[in-house]
Amino acid sequence: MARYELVKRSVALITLTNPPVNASSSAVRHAIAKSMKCALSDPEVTAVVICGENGSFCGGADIREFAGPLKGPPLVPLLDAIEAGEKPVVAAIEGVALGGGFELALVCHYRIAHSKARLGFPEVTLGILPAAGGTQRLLRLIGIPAAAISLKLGIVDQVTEQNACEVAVEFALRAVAKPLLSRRVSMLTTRCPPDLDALLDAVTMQVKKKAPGVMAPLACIQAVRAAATMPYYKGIKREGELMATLFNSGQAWALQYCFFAQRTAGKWTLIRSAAVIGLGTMGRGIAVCLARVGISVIAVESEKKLLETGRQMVIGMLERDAKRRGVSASLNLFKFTLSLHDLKDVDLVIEVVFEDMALKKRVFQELSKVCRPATLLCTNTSGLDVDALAGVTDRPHLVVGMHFFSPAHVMKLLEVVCGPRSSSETIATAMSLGKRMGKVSVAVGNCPGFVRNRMLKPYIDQATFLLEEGATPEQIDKALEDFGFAMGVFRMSDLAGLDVGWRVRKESGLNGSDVDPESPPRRRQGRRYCLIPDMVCEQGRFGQKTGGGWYMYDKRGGTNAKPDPLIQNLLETYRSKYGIQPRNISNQEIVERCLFALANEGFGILEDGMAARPEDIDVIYLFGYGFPRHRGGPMFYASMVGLERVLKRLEHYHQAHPDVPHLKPSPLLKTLVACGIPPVQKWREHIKTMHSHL
Ligand SMILES: CCCCCCCC/C=C\C=C\CC(=O)SCCNC(=O)CCNC(=O)[C@H](O)C(C)(C)COP(=O)(O)OP(=O)(O)OC[C@H]1O[C@@H](n2cnc3c(N)ncnc32)[C@H](O)[C@@H]1OP(=O)(O)O
Repeated sequence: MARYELVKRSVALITLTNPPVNASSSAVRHAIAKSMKCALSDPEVTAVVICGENGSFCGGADIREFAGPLKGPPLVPLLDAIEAGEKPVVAAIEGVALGGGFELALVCHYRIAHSKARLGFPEVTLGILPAAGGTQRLLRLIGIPAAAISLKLGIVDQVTEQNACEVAVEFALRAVAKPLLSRRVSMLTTRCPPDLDALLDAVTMQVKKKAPGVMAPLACIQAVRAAATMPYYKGIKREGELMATLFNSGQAWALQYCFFAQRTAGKWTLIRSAAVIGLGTMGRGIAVCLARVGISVIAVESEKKLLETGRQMVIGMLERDAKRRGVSASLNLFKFTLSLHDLKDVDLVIEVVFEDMALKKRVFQELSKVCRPATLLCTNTSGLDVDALAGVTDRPHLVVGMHFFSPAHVMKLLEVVCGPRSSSETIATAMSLGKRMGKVSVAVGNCPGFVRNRMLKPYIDQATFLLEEGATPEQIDKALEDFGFAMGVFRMSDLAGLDVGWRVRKESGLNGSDVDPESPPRRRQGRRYCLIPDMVCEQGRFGQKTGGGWYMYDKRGGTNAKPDPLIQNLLETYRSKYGIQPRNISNQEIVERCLFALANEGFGILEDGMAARPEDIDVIYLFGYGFPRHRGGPMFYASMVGLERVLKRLEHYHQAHPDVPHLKPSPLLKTLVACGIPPVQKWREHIKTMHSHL
């Protein structure tokens, strides 16, 4: 876990060895303590260098150990002892020095960093804070406020392009004769601005606005205040108290769960050339994603004018993207064409034509004829049957869905839709291409709406039913935003555009000329149906893009949502037409009905085998719908609320609304409650027996 050796006769070199990122597990801490004892007691040793194996100094505490009882030497006394030692200790930082790894570097008397090293405290993203003196030492080293690069701030003593460990050993030999007192960061006084209180109050306000309800950033501000106003020994005690509160909080569990869920979902592991058919908004975004990672792209359109518009838009996007990233635009990777025959040699095709099954089938039939037999054929459909498309090709095993979300070059989520005939290699290739493009790729089954959109339906339905019953869009949005969503359901729908759902509802016979004239009011296809979204669309209100939707906006494309008296009137007229007596609806009911209906559909999806594990669903919602990360995703949230309570509340709401099948508790939810409510990571064991499509 740490190698100890003597180099240059008098320098003790301690190398942390805990792949993949040399996290400070209990065994690593134990090995550091033992090695330091050796180095400090050996008269031959005049200085110590600490480095990490395989180009990584230390990725911080070993997060995998947080779930169990804390073992091994505690970090604070270990780090204090290194700083207090009488021999100079130099940190040789390559790769990352994060969290506890950065804290280890801060107790060293000198820090040598490679120019590409990354130093920082990402603990806040795990729901905790640096609690081994990190907040107290960093502030003493750089003062408040501080915002500049490490060398200017004085965090590191030398930046090098060479091997940081070799440079550090030479540095250590020169440091032997120098006094150590001023090198002990905990002994320094924090430099503070005169208006410290006002500054911290302003930062607190900003944090509360940006991350409402999230505890860790606020605790960090309190730790900063302690570093500024207290001596080190008191400051570190305060840091520890703050950590104790955070460490055992549901938010920390949720955020740590998200860290691993994100990596678990991405565990899928060659595409040099690709084609994108259709250069609308989605097609252009997908083409940019491919080119960004060095894949040559043939972009196809059906008409000269559309091709030229697409070409100009793609070039503009590429140039802006390259400028932002400080690289040159990869225009040479593109070829624009009107002919599918140009695709004969590509490795993979992504079809992004209009959402029309007949049109897509024609494209897939044509691709089958022109592309070489090994070319993967992918569709970006957001809901059509991937297997029906596979069925018209000569290679159904090479057909897979790659469902990007708009705007495709920005949104992180990619649903890889596995048809029943998609081969494992095809799925793995699509997953790995997603990862290469920087997407969080999740394999999902081939069912209407796949996972994200299938779950969104009951969530949105509940919101519109609540409108019928007496709530307003702003009240529902406020309740969901207080829960942690950046945008409530109606603001989000206005942003996405209301016309898409309207078209889907028409195509499914839920409104328009296909509706059975015998349907009772507010019922379609045997279940409750809210007509309000269709009425909003009938007025040409499609959301932000038309300057009005559930809210009004100052202009087309405006983002400043204001409550609209027109919507208020529409709701009142609707309720009186259908004899609905509006009632006061609590925020609790809003959150429960929307969120429990969402999670309930998630249980259904697991049961149907359309998602392999609850983590996948949570990751889809974290990256595809802005689910508040500190809540862990809809499935984890349900587990935190308690499955028994979720079940009871769903039963209660279903009893009150028997014509809403989405509120009927899913059999899997009942099974999990009946078998003792296992933790979310174990649900999969109870799903195994069911039929998986993945
Ligand atoms: C009652 C009061 C109790 C108080 C108790 C206090 C006890 C705790 C004491 C001290 C606490 C200190 C705080 C910390 O140090 S918390 C950890 C802070 N560090 C981080 O947050 C870093 C997290 N990791 C990353 O950001 C990235 O992984 C990075 C290191 C930048 C590498 O990124 P990348 O190259 O993209 O690779 P991956 O993210 O895919 O990671 C590769 C694999 O490494 C695993 N990993 C990464 N970091 C850790 C870690 N800190 N611990 C354990 N494992 C880690 C990651 O899971 C990947 O594994 P795999 O591929 O097998 O899934």
